[in-house]
Amino acid sequence: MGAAPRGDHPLVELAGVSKEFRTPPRKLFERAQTVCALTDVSLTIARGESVAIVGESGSGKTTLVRQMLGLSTPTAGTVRFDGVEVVPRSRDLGWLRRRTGLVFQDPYSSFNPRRTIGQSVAEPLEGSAIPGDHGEMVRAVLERVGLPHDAATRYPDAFSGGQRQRIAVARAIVHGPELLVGDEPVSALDVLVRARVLDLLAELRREFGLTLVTITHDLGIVPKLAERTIVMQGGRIVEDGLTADLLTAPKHPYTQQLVASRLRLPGTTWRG
Ligand SMILES: Nc1ncnc2c1ncn2[C@@H]1O[C@H](COP(=O)(O)OP(=O)(O)OP(=O)(O)O)[C@@H](O)[C@H]1O
Repeated sequence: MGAAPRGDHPLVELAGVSKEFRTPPRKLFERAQTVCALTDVSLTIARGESVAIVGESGSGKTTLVRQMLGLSTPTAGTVRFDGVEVVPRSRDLGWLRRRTGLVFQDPYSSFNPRRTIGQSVAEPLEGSAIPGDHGEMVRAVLERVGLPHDAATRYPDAFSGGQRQRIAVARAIVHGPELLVGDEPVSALDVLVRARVLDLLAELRREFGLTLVTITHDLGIVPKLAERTIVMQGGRIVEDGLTADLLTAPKHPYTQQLVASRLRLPGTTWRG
């Protein structure tokens, strides 16, 4: 399928990755500013793992996953997917698109209101020129994520927020990726719907051997979501470990603070 070997490599590998953004001056005598969104980040993610990425707003979570998906060029360091270097500007990344999928936060802005659900979900199949009966593949994946049988012919406004996130998941997996990345995929949903979408992700992971990387600001869902958690602060990874250990005995002061602030909220437990 892709240009990459499949073998003993970690599925995702970042080595010394930094990412700076230069923002132009907004006023006449103001200087251009440099924002260090990521500083010297190294990590590996094994095939089949589920990893949560947590940290305050602006800590670099989205920038980190954008590097993994080849959507942004690092200022320094290297990104590899299954052993093959990801070079966003210099190489065709079609192979990486076929092997990855992404679910965004907002179930309302994710879909073109003028395209049927079937058309939207088929986009990755068309984009990656995947052979086969796309209509049949779309119907099968919509059924798998629990949508009614006629969903493909309807438009996004016929569906609730939870149903739209199921559709977003369907679109992210229809082409059979190995890595599924979620950028706050359940944070716009109410608690019960959130739990069902998390269950769906766990089922899909088991069924298809997916590797999951999920950004969340909600520590309460992390135990249900991922056995490993990465904590980011100011563009750096400050803690990376088993979720159970990290939540019960956080080592870094920032993680301790996150865990303590979660525990202070009434009615919350780590069982989520
Ligand atoms: N395209 C860009 N141009 C300039 N600065 C950027 C750009 N993208 C991100 N940044 C800056 O990089 C830093 C990290 O941003 P990033 O979106 O990765 O954080 P985040 O942890 O995902 O935040 P949030 O939880 O709010 O989504 C922030 O200071 C942000 O303002």
